[in-house]
Amino acid sequence: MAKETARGQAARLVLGVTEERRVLFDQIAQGILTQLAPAERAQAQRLTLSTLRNLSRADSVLKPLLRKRPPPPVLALLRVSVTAMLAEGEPPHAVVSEAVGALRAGGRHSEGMAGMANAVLRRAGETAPENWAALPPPILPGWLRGRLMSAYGKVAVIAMEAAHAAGAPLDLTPKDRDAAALAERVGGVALPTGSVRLARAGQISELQGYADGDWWVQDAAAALPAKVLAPRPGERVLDLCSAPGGKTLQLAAAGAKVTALDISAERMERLRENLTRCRLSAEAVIDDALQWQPPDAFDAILLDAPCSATGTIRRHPDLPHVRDKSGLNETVALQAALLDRALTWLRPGGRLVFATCSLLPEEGERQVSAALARHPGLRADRAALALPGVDAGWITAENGLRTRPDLWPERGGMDGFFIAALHISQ
Ligand SMILES: C[S@@+](CC[C@H](N)C(=O)[O-])C[C@H]1O[C@@H](n2cnc3c(N)ncnc32)[C@H](O)[C@@H]1O
Repeated sequence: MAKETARGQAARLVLGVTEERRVLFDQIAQGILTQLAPAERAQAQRLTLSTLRNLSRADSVLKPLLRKRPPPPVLALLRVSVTAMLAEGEPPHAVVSEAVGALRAGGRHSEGMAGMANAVLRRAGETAPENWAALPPPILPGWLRGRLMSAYGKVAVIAMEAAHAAGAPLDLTPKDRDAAALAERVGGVALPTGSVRLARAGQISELQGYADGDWWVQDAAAALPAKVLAPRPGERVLDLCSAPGGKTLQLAAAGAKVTALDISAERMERLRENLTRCRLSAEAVIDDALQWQPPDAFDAILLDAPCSATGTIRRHPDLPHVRDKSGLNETVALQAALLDRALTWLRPGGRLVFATCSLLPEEGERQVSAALARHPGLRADRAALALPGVDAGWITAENGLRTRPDLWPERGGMDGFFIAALHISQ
């Protein structure tokens, strides 16, 4: 049997996404990369993400060179090989000979495929860097593109697609909120909203302060909901839909008495590990929020509701391939049910921050407008959104904070989120 390689496994992962519509995280969690050494595992993951972010570019290079579409596993290997050469700068000779060797080892008809791959990849490898760079980035699937066009317009959607293809830098949230000091320690840049950004990730656990729990990985936009909630020391705060716990860590670090609830035992295990590493504490509850009842009312609730996750495509380029609009109505209904239920757990005068990592208005702007219409005692607190580093243009007519991947283009973008601060009457 041929030795497993990073590129070979990347091709299997890409095939799983494009043909079987399997989420990348699930494929990796099921152990597909375990036969590789750690460095090769990292290379396979990087190459898989890069291939998915450049899929239509690789296809534009391959199409004129192919007489007919090869079988899916062969196409996946060609796409990965083209991306390795043209996007990742891997040496063409090594990429071509490995792909040819892998196909030759593949049994019946393999000789023909190997010959075809040899010819096609040699030619593909000669693509001039400026021609590769000039190819347009992949466009979003029609159901999502149409919705985003209606919400934000064509120019913004094209900018979002460029941001998706560019990927995401690594953002850290400092436990002591001293972004300037942490930026200096890890060689990053302090962002105006208080996160620290590193252009290249490398091995996260090797960064200074990881073992001591001085920071955690969290996109700059994902760090905003807890800042909008602005918990005070000693306040009773519920982090609803909390796992794996980035926002729980922020709330606990601010000195709040946090209850963190999530339905997923597996994800809550990661929340516990994060709390332990960062030497922070919170009461962890595994339960269905639609069944659970708290013993006492809360001063404040952060509801980071389950959603389409369309704001995170920069990090999860598999999403447009594995998800469609089926289930969206149910998710929107679940968000409304969670919001209505959570409001009954607030003390009079208490506050709730509603957040989703979605670009879709039905999971953000429209969800909150509908909640305000259902609950006469509820009002949106626009002032709570005016945080340091937040551009006034991100605050919407619906009194929400709307972030998008195409914001901060010169800094490397941010995830798409919608955040609203809601106050219940006394
Ligand atoms: C957007 S994620 C939360 C991310 C988390 N707040 C963080 O910052 O790390 C949404 C979470 O909602 C949880 N969830 C979905 N349905 C739920 C329910 N009925 N009750 C409680 N949690 C639920 C999922 O398990 C998932 O962890």
